[in-house]
Amino acid sequence: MSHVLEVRDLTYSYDGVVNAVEQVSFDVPEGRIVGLIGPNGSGKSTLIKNVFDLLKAQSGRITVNGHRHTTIEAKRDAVYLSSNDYLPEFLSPREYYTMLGKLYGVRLDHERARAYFRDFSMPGRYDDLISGFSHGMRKKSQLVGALVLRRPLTVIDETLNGVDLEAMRIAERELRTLHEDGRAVLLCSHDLTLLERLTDGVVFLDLGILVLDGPTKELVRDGGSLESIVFEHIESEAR
Ligand SMILES: Nc1ncnc2c1ncn2[C@@H]1O[C@H](COP(=O)(O)OP(=O)(O)OP(=O)(O)O)[C@@H](O)[C@H]1O
Repeated sequence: MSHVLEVRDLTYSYDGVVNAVEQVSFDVPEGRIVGLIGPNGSGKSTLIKNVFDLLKAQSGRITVNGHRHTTIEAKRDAVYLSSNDYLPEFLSPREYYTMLGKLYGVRLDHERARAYFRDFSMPGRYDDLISGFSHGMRKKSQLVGALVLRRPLTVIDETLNGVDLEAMRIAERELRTLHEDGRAVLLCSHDLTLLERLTDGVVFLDLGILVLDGPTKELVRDGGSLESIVFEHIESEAR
């Protein structure tokens, strides 16, 4: 099985003194959803920003579909849903997705995107300016962008926080279709029950260090739940 994302010995420090991410290695294989978990400040967003070349690691190696993460090929194969809800205010979703399609060099399927807007209870908003969208609507618009782009790698940094239950159910269903299509997803979330349902594997960071990397089913079978695994680690003396 090939790895869509490979992270090897990644170390990143904001100030050159304390490492926010230290010697982290893990893979996201094709057709797999991997959860990225860890307490606040454990380095999850820092790691993701390094994957997307938004921060320059001091050492380590990252590849996307075999391409160094700094190359145009790697950037074309991956889409990043950030934890904030920043979107171009004075574009409509149609215009925004057209722009994304041009950036990625793919023909954007607007019919599919419009169908997602209906599914996500936003019918009739496809040509409205994003400036008038609520927080949850922006989150859903970000997600629709990733679902229509269908890149080999989708990285989601807490993007699903703030969407309503119905949208969450649909998001879950659609993320499953991504991985059924053989695409890889790295899903960073504090919703551990969602990750238990949806992920094939889990990567657990604490204080910038990888403390656990394994198949979700086995971790849950042995540890009871992801929640108990996290608490056990945080309360352990080894920390
Ligand atoms: N721009 C920055 N400048 C300096 N330090 C930063 C910056 N961003 C994050 N850090 C520090 O890096 C460490 C890791 O932060 P990061 O945001 O990666 O954690 P996280 O696991 O994503 O947290 P959360 O769950 O709260 O989103 C923390 O100690 C944080 O204070």
